[in-house]
Order: sequence, then structure tokens, then C-alpha cells
Amino acid sequence: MSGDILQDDSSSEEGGFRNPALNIEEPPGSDTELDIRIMRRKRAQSVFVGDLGAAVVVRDADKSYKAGTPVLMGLNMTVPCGSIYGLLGSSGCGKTTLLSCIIANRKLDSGNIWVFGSKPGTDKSIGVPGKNIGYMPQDISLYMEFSIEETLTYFGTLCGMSSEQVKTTRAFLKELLDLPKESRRISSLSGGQQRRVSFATALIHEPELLILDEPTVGVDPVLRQNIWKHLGKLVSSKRTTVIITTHYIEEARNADNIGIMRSGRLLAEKNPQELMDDYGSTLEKVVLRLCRKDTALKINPSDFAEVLKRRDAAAQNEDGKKIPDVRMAGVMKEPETGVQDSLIRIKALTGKNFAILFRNLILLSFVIWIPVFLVSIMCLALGSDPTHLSIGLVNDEVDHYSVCTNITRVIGECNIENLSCQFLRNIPEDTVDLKIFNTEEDALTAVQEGKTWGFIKFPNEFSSLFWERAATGANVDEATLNGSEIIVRLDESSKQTAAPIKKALYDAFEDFIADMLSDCGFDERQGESVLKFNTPIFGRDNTDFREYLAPSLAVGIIFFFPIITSAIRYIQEKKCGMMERSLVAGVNVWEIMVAYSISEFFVLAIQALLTYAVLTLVFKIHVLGTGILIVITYLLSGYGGVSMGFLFGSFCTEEIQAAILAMAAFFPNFLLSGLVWPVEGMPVPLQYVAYVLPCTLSSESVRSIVSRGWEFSHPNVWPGFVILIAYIVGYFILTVLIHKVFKR
Ligand SMILES: Nc1ncnc2c1ncn2[C@@H]1O[C@H](COP(=O)(O)OP(=O)(O)OP(=O)(O)O)[C@@H](O)[C@H]1O
Repeated sequence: MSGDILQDDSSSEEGGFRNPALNIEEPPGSDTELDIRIMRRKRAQSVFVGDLGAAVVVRDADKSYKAGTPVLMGLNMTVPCGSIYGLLGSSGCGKTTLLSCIIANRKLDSGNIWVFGSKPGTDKSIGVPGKNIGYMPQDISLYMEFSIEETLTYFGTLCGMSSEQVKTTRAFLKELLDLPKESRRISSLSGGQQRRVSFATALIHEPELLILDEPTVGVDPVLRQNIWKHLGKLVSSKRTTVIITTHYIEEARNADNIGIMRSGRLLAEKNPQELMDDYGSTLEKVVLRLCRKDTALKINPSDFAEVLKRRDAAAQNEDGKKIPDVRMAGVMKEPETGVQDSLIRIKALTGKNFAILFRNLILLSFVIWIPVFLVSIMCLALGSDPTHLSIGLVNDEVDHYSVCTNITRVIGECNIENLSCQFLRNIPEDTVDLKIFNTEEDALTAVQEGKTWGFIKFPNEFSSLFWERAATGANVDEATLNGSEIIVRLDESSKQTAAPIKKALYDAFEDFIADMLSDCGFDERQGESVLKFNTPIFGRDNTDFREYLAPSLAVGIIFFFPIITSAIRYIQEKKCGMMERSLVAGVNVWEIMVAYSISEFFVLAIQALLTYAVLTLVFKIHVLGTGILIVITYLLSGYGGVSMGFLFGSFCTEEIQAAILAMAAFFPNFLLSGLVWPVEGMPVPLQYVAYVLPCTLSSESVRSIVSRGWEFSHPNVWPGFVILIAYIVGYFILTVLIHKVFKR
């Protein structure tokens, strides 16, 4: 909307009050309310003889939320261009529903609505929804955390106003509507002040069509009169069309025409004075009489059958889409320019998102640090082998305290006595804490009481029989074999605890044999297994489990958190009505998502970089491949969560629903994606499921980059990126589709 076009008002008259930004002029000689009414009445009469044409035409409109309970029933309505149309009716008669169909927020079941000659929502050139409409819903529908300035600036920018225009108009509206200081937050305003800000929001871009749902509720009489006066000025000077609903029936006298609505139909549609001439001295009496008359006629069940018939006929009959025999008013503002308008809206939405993001810096830093914090906790808590595990020792060969503690190895000295001590010497003290028991029963009791993780028992002639077993070779007898065995019994209820004990014992035994062989003049390789494990191709012999776990688990953590945050943000935007208002201002759902993705980049990029930095610099995870690929995977994973959050937000109405869904989606993802346990260890059908989940291939990519040093082109790496991008696009598309379905 350029300033030139805004000022190109052929209908403005000389000498009136002027809004410097919008060029709104007060018509001369219209000081009194009576003058305005007389002028308006003349104009309304001229409208019906076809001078101005119709801005909004509704024909045979039917709408129901639940089958069998129609809200609109064959409603017809004609709103002349450049006039004020007051829509009156009792609570629940369908006024808001009708308005939301006019602004294309809802769809009729059958019937037609034309706005400026086109169906709203189908023809971008009419700018409805878009910058040609100003909508003030019944609820406040504003961000409570925004200031008045931020609110008006957001909506002005959304409609393409320059910052200079926004500033001037803000000042004008502040004076007109007696708004408080612009820096005040909406949440700190009184109900009446909030309504005035909401009204100003609808006016800020000087739309062609103003739809106001009860704008004067909670507004004092003086201000209410000012509002009507201002609407009159807009209509007179700018040919703005105003549809206004009100519960204060008498104030509707200020309208050029009024429609009296009851049970989804219009009982009458006329100039208020004419209605009063026909039905009574006040509008209250007019409404009462018309309603009584309607009650006398009583709606009968066949009315609804009529609705269904009309709906079926409209579905088949293309004629229903023809413009009725009413002269339609054309569009007065410049049409939508597609990409350029989208960019303007995305910029405004992004600005709003950043404002929300930076509003609460403590929450923002918390959100940024959560994944890093969790990854750090995970690195500290998971992956390291358990230490100082208590193991019982029953040594029937020697007294451990008096003998074993005094024995040290002398390299090259072949000592074949007290071999149990020589073996025990090789057990790493930081892994195993030996607790001495006199009998096997005592050692067993300690395990059963949970005091130790198992016990080792040496028979009384262990050294001699062991030596004999080694020396005798194939002819060794049963007694020698049994007497030279070291008995180990472990508590294997925890594999993760038993495994390092077993490994410590195996390693100790290997070292003991190697020491003995070399000290006694043999080749120590004679004691080694013939299964020779050379240097690993990838990873190291002592690769930390953390190295497997941490980089890939970070994928899952970074994926999870944005699900909740973005879903909650989406739901809050829906609940507070800002989304509806933004959509009426012409915003598309995909623009909301793009803008959110832009502002979220800030958070996700920092999260990804910090997580990578903590893994590599603090926890010394050695990355063989290209680090930036891991950062990009984390970033995409975050976007995967954001888009999934949008999807949940699109069909959940409460934050708690989205939170439960997020948890429900997260745990199967977490468990099946090979983040904590290899996919190969799952039943085959489950593996198929696992491989199509967003985090499975992406965490595999990360592992391949970290431990194998593979690059993007490797077939184990690029699929992880592809699947994340596919999920992001898929979730975005589904969100848009679901939004369309819910619009009904
Ligand atoms: N989203 C919805 N789902 C189901 N029913 C709805 C929905 N919105 C409105 N209704 C019902 O439709 C009917 C008309 O509601 P609507 O809000 O259009 O009335 P109204 O004339 O604007 O009332 P009021 O003056 O109190 O705002 C009411 O019975 C209402 O309960």
C-alpha cells in the first residue's frame, strides 16, 4: 500500500479534519450527530437505488457447526459500499459466524458471499482477507505481552505500511481513541482500553472494509460517540464500508442500514429511521416487534429440510456461483502483488516472533541451553564404565592379607607359587574392590544381601594344579582340571555392571598368563587366543560407549524440545486470536511457518553449535569427519521438531494436548531410532519402522561422521539429511492442509 495510493482519494472533501498519514477528512458541516445521521440516511437511500453498489452481498447462506443445528439458514444480506451497516441480533443468533464467513475465516455450507464483487479468499485482488479489510473480533485477540506500539506496528507493517506511515497513524489513533501511553503492555490495560487498542488495530491501515464485532462494549458513552463519529468520517471521506455488530441497539441508529438477525436469518434490512417509521418509535421496539412477529411465524422443521435441499442444489448448480443482480463495488486499493506482499508479511511476522522471543530473556536462554545441558548430563552420567565394584574373594590357597599383599613381581623370575596372588595382582583396583571372605557361603550371602556383585574363589591347591594342568597338556586328569579352575559367580541382573567385571577378570587373566610365560622363559603369545584382533578399522579398542551414544542422542534431544515449544507457540497464537487476526490481514499459514522458521534459526543454530562445542571441547568426543555436517544435522533435527510441533499445534486446541502428543511421539522415536540401542538388535518388522523414523538415519549419519570420518556423499550419511528434510517438508504441508480442513 503506497502512500500515493492512500492519498488518492477522489471522494474526500475540502476543508475537513485530516489524518496526516491516512488523509482522512472530516466532511464540513457534520458537527452534530443529527447531521451525520441525515447525511447517512440520504446516502443509504441512494445506495439502494444503485449509486454506490454493494461491497458485501450474502445470498442463501447456510452454515452449521453440528449436523442438524443450523446457525445460518438461507441468510441474505446486502451491504452498500461506503456505508455503515449495523448487524443486530440476540446473543447466539449467528452474527459472529456470519462475519467470519465474510472475512473467509470460515466457509459456508451452501450459499454465496461476494465482497467487492468476488468471493473472499479466492480472488487476491480484492484484498479480503488482506490489507483491504480491518477486522476487530469480539475478543481482544491481541498479544497480551506486546505494547500498544508493538501491536499497532505489527499490524501496520503486515499490511505494507512504511514505518513513517505507521508512526503517524499511531499518533493519530492514540489521540482519536484516547489510548494510554504506547509503551504500556496490553496485559496492563483495562478492558475498555484493550478494546480501543483492538479497534485501533483494525483501523491502522485504513482498510476499505471494516468489520467490527461489538467494538463499543465496555467503552464509555463519550468515547462511543467518538467512535461512531469517526466511522462516519471514514465512510464519508474514504467510502469505507463498515459492518458493525452491537448489543446497544439504540446506537445502531447511527448506521446507514441495519440488519436484524434472528435464528440465522435476517428479519429486516433497512435504514433505521425507515424501520422506526414502520415499526415503532425506538429501535428497541422495532427489534422487539420484528422478533415477536417472527416467533408468531415460528420456524418449523421443514425450514431445515429447505436448508439441506438448498445445499444439495448449490453443490450441483453452478448458477449458485454467479454474482447476483446487485451492482457490485470494485476494489479500490492496489491488488496483492504475490511474492512481494508475502515478503512484507514474512518480515512483519518475523519481527513479531523476535519481539516475543526476546521478551523473556531468561526463558530464551533456558531454551537455548536445555539441549546443551541435557547432552552434558548425558555425557557425565552415561557411557563410562562403572568403577569400584565390590567383589568377594575366597582364597583357599593362601591367606590373602598375609601372603598376597606382600608378593610383588620380579621380571624374569619364574615364580610358580601363590599363583592366585599373581592373578589377583593384575585385577585393576579402580574397577574391582576385593572383599575377603573365609568361606564360599559367606561370599554368597554377601551377594544375596546386595553387598557385592559376585565372588571369585581359588581352590586350595590352585598353583600346583594349575602348573600341572599347563605342563601335562592332553593327559591332564579330571581332578587336576577341577582343582585348577577359578570359580566366578556374578550378579548378572545388571549386564552393564557385570560386563566390566568380566572384562577386568579376562584382562587380568591374560596379563597373568603373559607375565608367567615370559618370566619362565616362554613366548607370551603361547597364552594368547588364536583369534587375533588387530587394530580396529574404525574406532579404538577402548572406544568409549559415550562416543557411540552422545553425538547421536543429541539428535534426539535437539529434535524433541522444539516440538513442545513450537506447538505451544502455535496454540497460544490461535487461542489469543492473533492468528485469526493475522490471517484476516492476509497472512497465509505457510508464511507463519516460514517466519517462525526464520526466527527459530537463531535458537536452533545456537543450540546446534553449543551442543557440538560441548561434545568436542568439553567431553573430548573425537570427530573424524567434517564437524559442520554434524552441526547441520543438529540444525535440521531442530527444524524437524519445529515442524512436528506446528503439526500438533494445528489440530490441538490446548497446550496440554500438544505436550502429551509430543511425549507420545518422542518416546517411540527415542527408543526405536537406535539412539540408545542398535536397530539391528530389534525384531525385523520393528527395524522397518525404525528406519523410517526421522532420527534413525540422521543419528546413524552423525555416528558415521564422528567415528568413521565419512563425508556427505557416503551412502550412510546423506540419507540422514534427506529424511530430515523430507519430514520437515511433509509436516509443513500437513499443517497447511489441516489448517484448511479446520477452517470449515
Ligand atoms: N466453533 C464453533 N463450534 C460449534 N458451535 C459454535 C462455534 N462457534 C459458534 N457456535 C455456535 O453457533 C451459534 C452462533 O454463534 P455466534 O458466535 O455466531 O453468535 P453471535 O450472534 O455472534 O453471538 P454473540 O452476540 O453472543 O457473540 C451459537 O449457538 C454458538 O454456540
